[in-house]
Amino acid sequence: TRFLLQVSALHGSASSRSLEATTTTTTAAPASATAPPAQPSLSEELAEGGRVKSLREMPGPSAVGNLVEFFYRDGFSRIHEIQLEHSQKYGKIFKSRFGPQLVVSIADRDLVAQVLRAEGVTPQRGNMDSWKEYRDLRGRSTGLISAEGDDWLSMRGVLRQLIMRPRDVAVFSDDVNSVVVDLVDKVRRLRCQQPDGLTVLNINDLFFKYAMESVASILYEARLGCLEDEIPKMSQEYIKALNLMFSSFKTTMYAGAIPKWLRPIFPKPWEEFCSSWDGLFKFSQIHIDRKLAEIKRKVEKGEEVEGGLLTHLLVTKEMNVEEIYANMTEMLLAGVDTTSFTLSWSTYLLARHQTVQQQIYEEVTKVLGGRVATADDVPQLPLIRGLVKETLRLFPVLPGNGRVTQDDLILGGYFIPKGTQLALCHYSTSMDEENFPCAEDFRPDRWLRKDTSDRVDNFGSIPFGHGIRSCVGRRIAELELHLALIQLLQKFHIDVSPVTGDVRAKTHGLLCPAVPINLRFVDRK
Ligand code: HEM
Repeated sequence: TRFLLQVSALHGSASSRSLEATTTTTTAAPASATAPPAQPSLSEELAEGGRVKSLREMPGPSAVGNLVEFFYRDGFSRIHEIQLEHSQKYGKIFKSRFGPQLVVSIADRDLVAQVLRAEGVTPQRGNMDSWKEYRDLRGRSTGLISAEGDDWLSMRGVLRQLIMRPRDVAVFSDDVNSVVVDLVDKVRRLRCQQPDGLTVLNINDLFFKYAMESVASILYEARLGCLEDEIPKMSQEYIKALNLMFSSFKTTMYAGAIPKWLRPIFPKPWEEFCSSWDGLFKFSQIHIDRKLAEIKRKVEKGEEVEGGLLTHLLVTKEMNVEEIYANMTEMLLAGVDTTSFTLSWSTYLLARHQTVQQQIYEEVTKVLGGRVATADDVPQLPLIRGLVKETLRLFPVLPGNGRVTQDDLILGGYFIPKGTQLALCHYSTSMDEENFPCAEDFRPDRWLRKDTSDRVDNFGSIPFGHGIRSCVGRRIAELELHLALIQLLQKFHIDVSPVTGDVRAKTHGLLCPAVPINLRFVDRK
């Protein structure tokens, strides 16, 4: 989700919560966690004689300190660490200034819960002006990520019905599994190229191709050829546009370094931003138009039209074609790096923790033998689910998220006026010992439920967000992750290559490996 470089703020109501409660709050909490206590209301807080403090009284780093941290000491690649440092220094709620923008950071599970539980009907993450500007310039629609208000609500309503429950996406098991077969083949071909015949260099490069291929097989109902030795030209061009987007984001959007009035003097970042969006939209449009033409041909011949997500959207016309272009473009953008980084971290963690790998392998073998799994098998594999949850706790691809408050509220004793940008510090809460004892340790079994009474809402680790504006692709991502990890474990014993040391995380929009991860894939007997 290179898109999330921009993400930073939010807000929300009870009606919206109930709308998606069944699909978005199903993250199992670790057995050791406790439910966040109900938050006091404004009147309760005042009745208790507690004085509500103003934003002016809130601690936080100085504007100059932030400038030095981010621009001089390259804080952009250490956002997760700065989050931790600042929360340790200033407390669980603190303010920061980035130029004219004031941001209130929340690094406390219960306060995060308070914010997300109070969301209205159309929560807002942050300022998406540049995304909207591009779309207005080219006469394009917004998609779920860039849309706000009623436009967002109606598109979300459509997609929510189609892909937000595990059973909705279970039908894609065969499509995803056929991509996993190609992934396994590719591992075998790549390792042959190394002197030891076992090592795959820079594993994320491979998982990027897997993630793109598998999400596209769902979104476009088409194969792109990313796992072939010769990637088709059109897919290569898409990857180029994605990379351009990634590199130009840092200057244009995230850093906010190029305000609009400076564009005539420094035109390149904005031009690159537009040209990468042109590339991304073009790619989606080609695939969607192709499908549309196929449907029309079938209808003309009087044949039955069958298909998946895209066919459904095109046939039912619940969204117009421009909205379909925009949503497919934004979902593909959101669905590639997120999934590939998570797979890189999962396999790296398995390679570093052989006992855990053995434990999960035994579970897979016991339940499946050598059989290929489908989505229906996943509930019987709690350690595979725990592996993904624990990976995303230790390495939340989105270490922080944002909301713009849509009402005045009291948070942690401070008065937060409507329209304030909040930063939800998910990395800090994931690493908080109070939420996760021995937080540094990799323990997928902490997610096993001992019995149903252990099942509590937990806001300490919410890698897909929570509530009505949470990740719409969560179930698709989980399907791709679970099915790939199961087959990789069935086929290979995964080990760290001697040329890979301790890999740390850095932020480059998302939380990603700071150096290439090289792993050895040894055939299981
Ligand atoms: C490991 C994989 C993924 C992670 C960790 C992840 C995480 C997130 C997070 C944290 C958000 C923001 C939620 C919020 O503001 O509360 C988000 C939004 C979103 N994600 Fe994902 N995501 C992943 C994969 C995907 C995939 C595969 C797709 C598409 C198929 C996708 C599509 C989206 C979209 C469209 C949004 C915006 C939703 C809206 O504003 O209504 N994501 N994701």
